[in-house]
Amino acid sequence: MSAQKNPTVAVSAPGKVLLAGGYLVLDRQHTGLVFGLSARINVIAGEIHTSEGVQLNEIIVDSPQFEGAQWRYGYHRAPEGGGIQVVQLQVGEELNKNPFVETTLSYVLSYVDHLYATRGSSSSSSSWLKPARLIILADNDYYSTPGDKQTAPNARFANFGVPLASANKTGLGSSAALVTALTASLLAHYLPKEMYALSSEGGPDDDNVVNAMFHQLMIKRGWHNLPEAARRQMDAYPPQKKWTLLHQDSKEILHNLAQAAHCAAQGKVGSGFDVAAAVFGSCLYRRFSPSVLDALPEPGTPAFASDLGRVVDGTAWDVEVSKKVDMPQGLALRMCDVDCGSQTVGMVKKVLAWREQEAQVAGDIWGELQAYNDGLASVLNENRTEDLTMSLEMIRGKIREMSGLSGVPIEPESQTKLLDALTELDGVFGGVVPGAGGFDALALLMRDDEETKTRVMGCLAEWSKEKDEKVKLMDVRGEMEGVRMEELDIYKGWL
Ligand SMILES: Nc1ncnc2c1ncn2[C@@H]1O[C@H](COP(=O)(O)OP(=O)(O)O)[C@@H](O)[C@H]1O
Ligand SMILES: C[C@@](O)(CCOP(=O)(O)OP(=O)(O)O)CC(=O)O
Repeated sequence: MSAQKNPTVAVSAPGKVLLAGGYLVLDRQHTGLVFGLSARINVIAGEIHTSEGVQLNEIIVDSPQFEGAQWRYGYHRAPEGGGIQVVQLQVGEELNKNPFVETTLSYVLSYVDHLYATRGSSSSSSSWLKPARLIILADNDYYSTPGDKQTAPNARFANFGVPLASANKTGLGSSAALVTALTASLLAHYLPKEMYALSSEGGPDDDNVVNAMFHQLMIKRGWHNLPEAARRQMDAYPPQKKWTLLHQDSKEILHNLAQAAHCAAQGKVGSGFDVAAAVFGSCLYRRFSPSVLDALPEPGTPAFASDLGRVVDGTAWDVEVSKKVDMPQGLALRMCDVDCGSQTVGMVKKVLAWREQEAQVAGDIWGELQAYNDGLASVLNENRTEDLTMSLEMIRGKIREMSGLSGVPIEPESQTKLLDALTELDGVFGGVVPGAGGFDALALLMRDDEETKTRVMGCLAEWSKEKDEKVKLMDVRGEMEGVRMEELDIYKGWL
């Protein structure tokens, strides 16, 4: 296995919008209605080819749409099972850090090292880690950098012409999509199909290999303890069905590993709905208990690799992802970017502090809002467009009550007026302030046709002129699919 060439793979993961369940989703008692978005972050992972005799022990990460966006890392195996530590190498005069990239590399490489050590052959376990080059390409809607700086702004991937730190984020969840796509691309690059089933199709040609992999999965899930008849039935599944179950397990591993890396890079444990959307796409999401990640030591410290392996492969993950989420035919979820300069710092902290103080009142609102959010999920699932406007209005009413009582501008007055004006338009069913709310974004549910789009754009243009703030309809729309492998030819000119 050691002489094997690691394949060049490309993976993309979608951005997110939390249509309903902001704040509630932080609590396992409640759920969030999350949509994946058509804006994706792509990562292409390939080997580095050096001239004969030249040895380069580096992982190079490029984000070529931005200026100076290259990060180079050396790596080594830390003593006492501390996993693979990566150390950034200085390229120019300054050390330009990217904590999401660096943390993800150390987490994923340590996880892969643990897998080879426990399941690989003795030759593969020490020699699997080879130099690699990773290229990040983000769909344009993640950033609202002025068009005059961009070269080829109409290309699928624009060249933004500025450093990443000066690009204005539009709040679509770039770090979660990046961590997920990076994690998946590294797993697919370094692990053979016999150890990791990221692709939903195919699987190894040899049925015996699939059977052996499935046997491992049965042990992991405790299915081997099922009554004899049930076990036999599973053993007799056709290879394609076994592969589908292996693929689902691989997605769960990806989710767990990406959540762990994203939390570590962020330095906090949020609800994780953004990583869940990046992996699974649109879903009803119930968060994992934060205690799942409690026992993890720092990368590089003793036993990090085996502890990470135990956490990622373990059964303590109580996250629930239900795919019973749909969009009625002919409708689209669209996003508006509001460029207003108002910042709402610390909104989550303030809302939670108020909730603690006013437990009774807040508890009632949380309960009512959950019921309205569930109502919205049913309206969408059951194609009841006639109830959609009312369902969105009820949610907004409760959110305004929350805003008023907590003193936090979750749906500020300016957004109320804009949402009301948009809801009046023919073809617009309504909208919400997504996620934590505030001044900077709106999500709309509208008919997916040119006439409606023109009316919405007209209304936003008028609003922008009147209020002297820029509001625009983004190209991005809600999409069901989560992480997926991509063909390399869509990245022509960038590789
Ligand atoms: N195209 C990209 N290339 C490299 N890193 C990126 C890219 N987009 C986002 N990131 C990483 O994600 C960080 C932004 O994450 P964060 O502030 O959590 O915003 P978001 O809400 O979009 O996730 C950046 O500082 C960078 O580390
Ligand atoms: C308050 C929240 O429930 C939702 C926040 O959603 P946003 O989409 O507003 O936030 P970012 O993660 O900053 O992009 C916090 C959480 O669930 O972690």
